[in-house]
Amino acid sequence: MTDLSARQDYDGDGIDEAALPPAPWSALTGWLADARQREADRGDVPEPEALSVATIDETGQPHVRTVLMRYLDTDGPGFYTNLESRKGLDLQRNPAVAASLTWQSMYRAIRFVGHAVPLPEDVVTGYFTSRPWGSRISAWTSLQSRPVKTREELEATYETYAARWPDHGRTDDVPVPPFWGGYRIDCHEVELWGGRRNRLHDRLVYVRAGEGGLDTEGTWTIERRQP
Ligand SMILES: Cc1cc2nc3c(=O)[nH]c(=O)nc-3n(C[C@H](O)[C@H](O)[C@H](O)COP(=O)(O)O)c2cc1C
Repeated sequence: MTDLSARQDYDGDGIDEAALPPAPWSALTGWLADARQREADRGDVPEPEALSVATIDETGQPHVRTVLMRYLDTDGPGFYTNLESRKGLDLQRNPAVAASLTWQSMYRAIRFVGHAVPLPEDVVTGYFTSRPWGSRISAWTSLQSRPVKTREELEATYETYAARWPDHGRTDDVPVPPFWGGYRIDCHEVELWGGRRNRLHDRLVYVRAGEGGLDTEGTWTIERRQP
């Protein structure tokens, strides 16, 4: 059996419960800013926006994969993807979704639980047109999650789209694929996890108690959960 016994104690600062804001927004954006700053200073938080996203398929089988959190507003964190991918089809049938950001070197993680809501077309277009030309061509190329016989086949398809919509350095060089879009997570829960010594970690969970955004006071209760 592979030896997996190496241990590291998590010597984080934990979470100062008394300093937590009444709604998760400023804690969430503060932690994200900390992660970005740490990556800039020390280079040990690569892709701080890497978001693990779990969905459930029609048989009840969960699927998890990493995407980039490329949307963050008071109505939830979000990401962009192929709407006909595994995750896209799962979310069309069942919007239940869970996601997490993990910043291992900082002994911090944030978990989101909620349901997925499609991002509006203008938001999707705004993001798509900000992407590099090659990524926009790849969005057309990839029938994400479906089988392809060879790498060569994929590259040939890429070349076909590249020839159809050459790079003129403009944001509208490549149209937005009709099968491409984004989702935000309308959160029921937002958990802040802080790793501490002896595995006696801190978990403070914002639980939705009413209507409102991630920044709305009175919408959230805060619950400490056992580690
Ligand atoms: C760091 C990282 C970032 C990624 N970002 C995205 C993304 O923003 N959108 C996306 O659709 N896939 C992204 N992927 C690929 C997904 O992990 C996954 O392979 C793909 O979306 C297909 O997932 P599905 O078949 O479960 O739908 C990323 C992968 C990694 C490792």
